[in-house]
Amino acid sequence: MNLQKKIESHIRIVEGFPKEGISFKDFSGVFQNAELSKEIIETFADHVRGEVDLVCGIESRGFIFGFPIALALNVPFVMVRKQGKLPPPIVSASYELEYGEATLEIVEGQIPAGARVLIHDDVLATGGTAAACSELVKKVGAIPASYSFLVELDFLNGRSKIESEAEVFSLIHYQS
Ligand SMILES: O=P(O)(O)OC[C@H]1O[C@H](OP(=O)(O)OP(=O)(O)O)[C@H](O)[C@@H]1O
Ligand SMILES: Nc1ncnc2[nH]cnc12
Repeated sequence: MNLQKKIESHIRIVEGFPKEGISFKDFSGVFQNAELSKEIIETFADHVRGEVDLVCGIESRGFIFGFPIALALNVPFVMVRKQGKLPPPIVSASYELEYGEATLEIVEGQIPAGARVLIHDDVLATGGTAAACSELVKKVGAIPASYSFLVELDFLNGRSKIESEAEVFSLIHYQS
């Protein structure tokens, strides 16, 4: 079985969660399989090896693979957190979700100017979260060099918000 098929076999689709009209892709089953999780981390890391200086992982599910990808690449990891979780001084950007609205923050000084950054998250949906993270990276003078996601919801066209500036790599795609 190829990697995509193995991942898909660990994803549970729950219609109507967390609210009507949302088709929720629950990939928590992936973490139950250590071998599969390691293969995913290596695949993400191999894809950008030598091309990024730092990994940003977006709270909270973007931390799960984001930090091990950074370790596999031997580069620093930066937590991109929801509003109010990080003490000042911080840098922030606001955005809209598939189901809500929020603000992302990083600790000032953790992303050096000029750094080539991998922005990693679990899901690319409308692209608002990834675009806000890209704003943060640019605000501090760094470069959004690449994006990676476990799951991309193609029908929400989030890719169009970010792909003009860097490559977008997603392991699994859904059409609905
Ligand atoms: O492309 P977008 O429409 O912006 O949506 C994608 C974001 O939505 C989810 O975050 P959520 O706020 O549910 O956070 P969680 O990771 O803490 O569950 C997901 O983890 C992505 O970060
Ligand atoms: N449809 C979805 N399934 C799982 N996680 C998500 N994050 C944003 N949209 C999602």
